[in-house]
Amino acid sequence: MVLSLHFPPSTSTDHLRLFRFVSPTGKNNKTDFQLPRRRFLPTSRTTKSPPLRAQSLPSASTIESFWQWLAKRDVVPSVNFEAVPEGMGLVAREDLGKGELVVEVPKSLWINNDSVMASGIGSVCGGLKPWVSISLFLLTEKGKGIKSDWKPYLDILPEVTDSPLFWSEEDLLEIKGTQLLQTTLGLKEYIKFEFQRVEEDVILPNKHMFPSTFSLPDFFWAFGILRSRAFPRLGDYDLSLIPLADFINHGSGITTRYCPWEIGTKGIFSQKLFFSLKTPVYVKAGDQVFIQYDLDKSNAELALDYGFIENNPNRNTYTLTLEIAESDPFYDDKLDIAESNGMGKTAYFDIVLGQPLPTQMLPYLRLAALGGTDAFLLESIFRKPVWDHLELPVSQSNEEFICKVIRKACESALSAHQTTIEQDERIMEQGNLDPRLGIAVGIRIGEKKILKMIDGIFQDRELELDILEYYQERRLKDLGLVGEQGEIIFWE
Ligand SMILES: C[S@@+](CC[C@H](N)C(=O)[O-])C[C@H]1O[C@@H](n2cnc3c(N)ncnc32)[C@H](O)[C@@H]1O
Repeated sequence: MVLSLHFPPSTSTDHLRLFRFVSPTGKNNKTDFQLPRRRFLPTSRTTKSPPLRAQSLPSASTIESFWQWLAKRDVVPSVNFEAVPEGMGLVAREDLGKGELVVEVPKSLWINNDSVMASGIGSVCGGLKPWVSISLFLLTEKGKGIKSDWKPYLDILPEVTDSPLFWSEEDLLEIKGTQLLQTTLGLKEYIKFEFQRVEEDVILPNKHMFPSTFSLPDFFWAFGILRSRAFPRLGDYDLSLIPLADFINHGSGITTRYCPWEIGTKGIFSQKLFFSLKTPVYVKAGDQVFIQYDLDKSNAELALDYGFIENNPNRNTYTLTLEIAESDPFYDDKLDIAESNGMGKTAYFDIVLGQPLPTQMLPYLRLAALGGTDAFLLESIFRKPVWDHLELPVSQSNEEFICKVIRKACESALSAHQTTIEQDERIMEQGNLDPRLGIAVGIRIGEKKILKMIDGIFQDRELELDILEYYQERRLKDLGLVGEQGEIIFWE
C-alpha cells in the first residue's frame, strides 16, 4: 500500500491533483480552467500592511474613468463602488431586499472566449485553452494602453491578490510543510508550462499580433485575475469577466446556496444578453453587498483562488492520497475491486476537521492493505460482496497495519511543520496580522489539527484491536457456529 499525505513534488502536471479550478464561485465547472489537481517567524511580520487589503487601491481618477466608462455603456447599478476592507467593493445606495438587482451588465462588456475570438488575436487563439486565450487577450489589451477600449476596466483591476501564487519565497516559507505549499508550487509550475508553450506556439510565431512583450509574471497576473474574479456557472459563457459585478466580495455570513447571478434578456422582445447580479440577502443602505463565493471550498482553495481564508473549522480540509501499489502481488484484483466501486489505483479522500472520515476511506485502506491469509477475499467468488466485507474490519493484522501506516504518515506530515498548533494559536491571538501571515498560520493550524484528528481516530482504533469483530467471526456467526459470547459451538 502506498500512502501519501502530501502531493508529490510537482514537476509534471500529471501529478497534480489541484483544486477544482474555477473562478470566484462554484466548482466542478467543466471548462479547462480546472487544473489536473522555516524557520518559524514568530512576530516580525504582523503589521506590514493593513489587514485584508491585498492591493493598493485605485486612484480617484482611475475610479472616475471606470465609472464613466460604465455609464457610457448604460450600466446603472444600485450600488456605489467604494473602498472597503476587502479592497474595492459594492455598497448599497438604498435598502436592497433579498433578490433585488445589484447591477446589470450587457454582454458587450463581458470578457470571455467570445471577446477573444472577435478580437485581433482571435485567429491565432482558436485551439487554446479558454483561460490561456483570455489571458493573452487581457495582456494584449493592457499593452495597447489608451488605444484599448478596455483600459478603464483593466486599470481598475488589482495588481495582485493575497493568493500564495503571488507570495515571495519568504512568504511561502510560512506554509512549509502544508499541502497548500505543494499545491501552490504545482500550480506555479503549471502556469509556467502553459506560458512557455503559448509563447513558443502562438506569441513568437505571430509577433506582429503581439507587439508588447509579456513576461511570466504578466501571465501569472492574468491567471490570478481570472481565477479570482471570473463568474462560473454561466453555461456557454463560463469563464467570463463581468466588469463591476466582479467587484462583489465574499461574505462568510452568506450561507445560502442560491446563485445570485444569471444571464438573461431585458424585456420580451430583446435579444440582448445581460448578466444580472442580485443580492442574496437584505442589505441596508450604506452597507456592502456580499455573496457567497463557494460554500464547498476549503480554506486552502479559498487561499489559492482569492487570497483569503475563513475562520470556520468546516473549511479546514486535508487530502489523503491512497494508492494500490503496482508492485502489490494482488494488484490486478485490487484494482478491479476498486474500479467496480468507483475508485481507482489512486484514491483521494478529503478529510474535514471535526467530521467523520469519508465512508469509502476505510474499505479502500483495508483493500490496499489486504494480503497474507486475508487474500482469499480477493478471489473472484467474493468479487460482489467483497466491498461489504471491507466496510468492516477484515482481520486484526489488516486493521493493525492500516492503523500503523496512517499514524506513521500523520506523524511524518506533522514533523514537516516548524511550529506547533499552540505556537500558531499564540501568533493568531496577537491579531492585526499581515494578511498573508494570517492565511499561512490559519492554514497551518487547520492542517495540523486534521492530522492530529486522523491520528487520534487511528490511535483509538489501535486500542480496540482486541475487541473488534473481524471477518472470520462474523462469518461463523452468520453460519450459526458462534454463540452470543463469541464461543465456538461444537457439534454434540
Ligand atoms: C471578485 S474580486 C472582488 C473585488 C476585490 N475586492 C477588488 O478590489 O478587486 C475577489 C477578490 O476580492 C478580495 N476579497 C473578496 N472577498 C474577500 C473577503 N471576504 N476577505 C478578504 N478579501 C476578499 C480578494 O482579494 C479576492 O481575490
